[in-house]
Amino acid sequence: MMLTLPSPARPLRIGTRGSPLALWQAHEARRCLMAAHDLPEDAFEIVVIKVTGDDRSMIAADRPLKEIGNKGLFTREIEDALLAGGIDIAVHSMKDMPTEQPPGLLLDCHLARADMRDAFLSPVAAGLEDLPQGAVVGSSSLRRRAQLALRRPDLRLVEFRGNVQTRLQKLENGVAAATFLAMAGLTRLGMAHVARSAIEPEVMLPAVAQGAIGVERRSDDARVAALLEPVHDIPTGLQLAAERSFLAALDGSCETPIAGLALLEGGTIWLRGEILRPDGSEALSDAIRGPVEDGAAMGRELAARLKARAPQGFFDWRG
Ligand SMILES: NCc1[nH]cc(CCC(=O)O)c1CC(=O)O
Repeated sequence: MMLTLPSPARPLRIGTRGSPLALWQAHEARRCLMAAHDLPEDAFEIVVIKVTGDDRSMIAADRPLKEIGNKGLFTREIEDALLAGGIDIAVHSMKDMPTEQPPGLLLDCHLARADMRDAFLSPVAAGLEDLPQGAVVGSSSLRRRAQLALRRPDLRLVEFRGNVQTRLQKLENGVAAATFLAMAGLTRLGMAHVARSAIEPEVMLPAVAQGAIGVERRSDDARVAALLEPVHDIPTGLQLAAERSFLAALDGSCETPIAGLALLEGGTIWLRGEILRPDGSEALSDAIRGPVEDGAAMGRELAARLKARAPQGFFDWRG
């Protein structure tokens, strides 16, 4: 098939949210596509789509996100624009993406994954282990809150949201002694230096797909499929297949206390998973190794093993 490339006269429209991180990621997808097809910048148009989750007037800043919307809060409007043909592709943080896409859409193109670790931010401590007894920690991530409560039951957790600047200001003002963000997001915003340290997966297993960017398209758009093919990073795709199948088998999302990380070791995938009670009173974790092409089956198997060990009521956080 002859591939009709986008041009300044007929640019490929890239849909994204308007946050600084989302915009950076949309520009990164454009850079990858420009390089892969030797195209100028104006062969692509970045289309900012305002989504419900971005509208501060609709969301009280102190309300946990998990109470506000269901899965896909930040992505549904972008997917609607993609389905309606207003944009040609949509760029997302894979961590925020539901494990299943709406009929008619595919999310099988992944840019090379960045640092998947969580970052530790604090004016008073160099790492989690240095935090004084009883310190206040800010986070709105159910996973991070549960992992912290499990490891440091003495800490006091408070809701913490907003952009990086808002959070740093809160730390500065003493609202909390520490908070956590994804290393990938900080690095992309040129702010890796505000992290006091990166937390190793052995200490806090990251969210499924953390640090990975996905490019979504219409399933029937063969031209866009061909355009995206050279920018897909195969190792990232293999990691995400394992991690997202683990999350899907647990009926999880980015708003559930579940962590998972797949690493490639030669021809093998090493998949680790953790599920927690939201209050951190209990956690179950396990790991599995298998051939790289078996990621999806391994994710399901790891989920089944953890489910089999889970006591009655362990999954009560599932609404
Ligand atoms: N849910 C918010 C979100 N979605 C993706 C990232 C960071 C970038 C990434 O993980 O790819 C973040 C912020 C954070 O957790 O610090």
